[in-house]
Order: sequence, then C-alpha cells, then structure tokens
Amino acid sequence: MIEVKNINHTFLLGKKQKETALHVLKNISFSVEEGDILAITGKSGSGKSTLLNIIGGFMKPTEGSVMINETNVTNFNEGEFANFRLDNIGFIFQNFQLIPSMTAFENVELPLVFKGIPEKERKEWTTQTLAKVGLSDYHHHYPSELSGGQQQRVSIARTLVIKPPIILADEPTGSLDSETEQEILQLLRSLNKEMNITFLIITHDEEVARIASKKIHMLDGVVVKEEINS
Ligand SMILES: Nc1ncnc2c1ncn2[C@@H]1O[C@H](COP(=O)(O)OP(=O)(O)OP(=O)(O)O)[C@@H](O)[C@H]1O
Repeated sequence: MIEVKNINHTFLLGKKQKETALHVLKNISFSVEEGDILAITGKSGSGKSTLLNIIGGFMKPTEGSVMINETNVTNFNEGEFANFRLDNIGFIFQNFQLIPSMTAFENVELPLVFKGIPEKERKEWTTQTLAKVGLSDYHHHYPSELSGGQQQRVSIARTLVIKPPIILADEPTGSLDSETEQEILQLLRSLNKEMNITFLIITHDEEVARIASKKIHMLDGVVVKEEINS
C-alpha cells in the first residue's frame, strides 16, 4: 500500500547552494502493507526524519517516488498534498505539538474544523475520540495542565479524529518515561489492531521496535537491514 521506490535525496549547502552536496538518502526502496507497523531505526543523522518528511509530503525527494495506494504522491503540489494528508495521513511527534492556548477538546476538534465538518458531528467525533484514548475526563484541560503521556494521548486523538489509514510517528515516546511509554505503545498497538491503521514509526528505542511487524535499519542514508517480525 505504501511503496517507496529508489529515493535519493541531496541537500545543497553553502553559498548559492553550490558548495557542498550532502547525499542523505541513497537509493531507498521498501514497501509497507496495510495494517503493518514499520519501525525505522538508525542512529542520529542516518536520514530517518528526511525519509518520513518525504513520505508525508513535506519535502520532495531529489529522485524516486512514493506510491500510496497506487497514487504517485511525489507528483503532488503542496496544495494537493495538503488535501491528501487531511484524508489519509496522520502525524504524531515527539514533542506533541499541541496548541497551548486551546483545551484538549479544542486541539482534537481542530482538524475537523479544517475539514469543514459541521459542528454537531465535530463535537460527537471529538468526544468519541477522546474516550478512545482514555481522556474523557480531560476535555477542558489545557496542554500545560496535562502530563507528558496525557499530552501525547491528546496528540494521538487529534490525529485519529480524521480516521487516517496511515499514521507517521517521529519518536512518539521519545520524551516519555518508560511506564508511560508502555501505555502509549499499547494504545498504538490497539489502534493498529482495532482500526487497521498502518504505522510508520521512527525510533531509537528497542521497546518501540518490538511492537513492529517490520523493521528497517538505516545507516548513513542507506537501508542496511530489513526484518519482518514473526
Ligand atoms: N534542511 C536540511 N538542510 C541540510 N541538511 C539537512 C537538513 N535536514 C537534515 N539535514 C542533514 O541530513 C542528514 C540526515 O538528517 P535526518 O534528520 O534525516 O536524520 P535522522 O536519522 O532523523 O536523525 P535524528 O535521529 O537525529 O533525528 C543529517 O546529516 C542532517 O544534518
């Protein structure tokens, strides 16, 4: 369902962008099936975030393509990708990226406002989604009034509310203690099972890689190992 084909990416650095070419992704190809949890591991600087940014449409690769359900999304312009993302791809970040001046409820409701969903449905879906992540009692709390794990649950709910078939996560448990990490991993795994959401998760962490059905390991811009977890 997601096919990454021969991706190369080079950053041009320096004056007139000509001085140094940094070849950070080298001929990357792999595929992810619907319902997979793919863990992308590799040390800092190996190209993981660049790869996820390309799959999520925030960056165009220098070469190669990403096919999502047989659509070549690398051909999309910014506006087309933004529309595609609203229906198809959710994001979870290490630092949650919640809007501090909005309550948990308002943060989760926001993507539905962007999608133009009428208010009654918005309120219903937001309430249901907050219940799904175990935050029914926290509608009116601001991010600063929530623990790290609760903030990550709000950010997961904000992503889930649009019912995306795919979620891209960049170190989703990177700023959580190990107990909270386990709770969040359990939540991600149950969403994967119950809603058949496909996850691509960047991680340094073996605990996260353990819930994966497939792993790729990157080194200096190259996929050096690909494993299927039985
Ligand atoms: N916008 C940019 N301009 C120039 N170089 C960049 C840019 N973004 C990333 N890089 C370089 O590309 C390489 C890969 O970076 P990337 O962030 O993809 O690695 P990573 O594996 O995600 O690292 P980390 O685990 O630290 O987040 C690094 O050498 C980085 O310095």
